[in-house]
Amino acid sequence: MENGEGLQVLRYQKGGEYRPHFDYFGDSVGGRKHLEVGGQRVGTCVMYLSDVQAGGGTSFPSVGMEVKPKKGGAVFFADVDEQGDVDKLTLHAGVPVIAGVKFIATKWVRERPYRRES
Ligand SMILES: O=C(O)CCC(=O)C(=O)O
Ligand SMILES: [Fe+2]
Repeated sequence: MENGEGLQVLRYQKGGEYRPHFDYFGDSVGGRKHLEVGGQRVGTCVMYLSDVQAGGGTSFPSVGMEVKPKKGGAVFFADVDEQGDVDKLTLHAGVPVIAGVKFIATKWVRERPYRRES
């Protein structure tokens, strides 16, 4: 995947969750540092590596949507709009796992390559 960050793998057990957040970088000191290197995060792909017995969806509260985790499934969304501006509708969360274990792998796509060629 072009300009992809390294894959981030997460494992949630019962009660595990990811509070509502944006994946794009904000205008903080830390955010600006990230932006300098590879530009904005323009896309997010969450791949579900396990089925979850209950709970554990990925919710998008601003648009009233929730994706149910299904092994082998994935959800992709653009973190910016057509103008390249951050899209606040991408607020999302990993809702608490009620039963079972949730495994995901997340890939973020950046505007530019951000690793130096060595
Ligand atoms: O756990 C989820 O469903 C969402 C994960 C997520 O938002 C992320 O990895 O950035
Ligand atoms: Fe996220």
